[in-house]
Amino acid sequence: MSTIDTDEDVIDNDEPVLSMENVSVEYQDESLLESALPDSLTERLGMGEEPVHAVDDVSLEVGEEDVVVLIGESGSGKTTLGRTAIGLQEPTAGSVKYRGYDIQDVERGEHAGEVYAEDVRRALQIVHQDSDAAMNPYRTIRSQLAEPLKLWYPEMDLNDRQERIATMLRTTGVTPAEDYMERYPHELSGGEKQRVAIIRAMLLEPDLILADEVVSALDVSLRIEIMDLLLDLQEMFGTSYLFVSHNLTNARYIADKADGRIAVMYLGRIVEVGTADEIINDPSHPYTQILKWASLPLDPDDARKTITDESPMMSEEAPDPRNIPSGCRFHTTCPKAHEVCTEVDPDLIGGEEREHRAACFREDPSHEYWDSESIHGGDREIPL
Ligand SMILES: Nc1ncnc2c1ncn2[C@@H]1O[C@H](COP(=O)(O)OP(=O)(O)OP(=O)(O)O)[C@@H](O)[C@H]1O
Repeated sequence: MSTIDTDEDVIDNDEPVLSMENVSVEYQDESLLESALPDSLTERLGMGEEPVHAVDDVSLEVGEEDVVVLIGESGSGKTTLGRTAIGLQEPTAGSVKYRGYDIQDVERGEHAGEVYAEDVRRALQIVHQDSDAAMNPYRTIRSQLAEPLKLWYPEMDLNDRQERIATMLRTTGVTPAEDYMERYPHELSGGEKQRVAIIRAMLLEPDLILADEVVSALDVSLRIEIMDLLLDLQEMFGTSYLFVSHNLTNARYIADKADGRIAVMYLGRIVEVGTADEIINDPSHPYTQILKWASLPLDPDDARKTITDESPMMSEEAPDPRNIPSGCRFHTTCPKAHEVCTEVDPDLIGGEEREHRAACFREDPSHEYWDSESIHGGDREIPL
């Protein structure tokens, strides 16, 4: 299909679509700050003013037509990192650049004449898990899809707009398009609504879409359909995706098909990054290994994990993002933690930006880790 003539390629350079450097995001509990409770009482209740360290010193690049999947358990910081990547959340430290321009600087108008906040906002779109929340129940699909086009391309006439919407609906399998355009959200199934949400973001031909748990609420068969749709659209429009998921099977599917990467998050930090094959078939970090252990068998005929397998985690307690453990933040749970892990915080080890890397001393055969005592009286195996 033809694409919108945006003549918006104001930024034509070789810089990555997104580059995040040493990004941290902390949330201060506003309710606590505004609370009328005296300090002595909040302290006694254990309600200190320690902020939530949602994202901590993360660096990551997303290139042209790239797919990066952020995976990790609930609260690991995936959504916060994603929102920070597209400028919806200001980082507490570090920088997020869109094609070499710091997004927050652009927001403040510091690159006026070269790039404007509107360019960046159009270029970096989001699709949420909850398509209902993103839709107005009282307006037809036609009207909801026309809205962003009117906003971003005011010069586009009514016919062009209608044609654009109908073509996009047809292309994405929402047919008969004319029929769907007159429907209201409640007349659509969950999968159809998610398609419409994706179309709405894609109509603006963004450079990158943050797809935040977009398939999590759908049945398994629909999940594949929607991920395939994203991949088809990527081919047509050259879009990059930052795909957030807590599900290793989905992460593997989309990263594998798109030749992308998976970044595993734990307590605000990327602890391992690599291709789908590296992360699923050869995970290096004990946390990734445990994630794999805890996932359903990827192949139903390959049920290697049995209910008799003992949990390899040394603690079942949920980690506290207000109180990050010293050293390696995973050491309290890690079955392979040594003394040094309680003291020193490991960086990603293993190579350059796009290579398989893990934040674990075990990646370095000459690290003092190997001479340091296990904190559990010996390393425990993780059954995979
Ligand atoms: N607006 C906020 N104010 C305070 N704390 C927040 C806020 N948003 C997120 N958090 C906290 O930051 C941490 C990271 O949350 P985030 O939603 O980014 O994680 P996630 O991995 O996306 O989890 P989930 O899959 O449950 O959405 C969590 O401890 C969460 O409670």
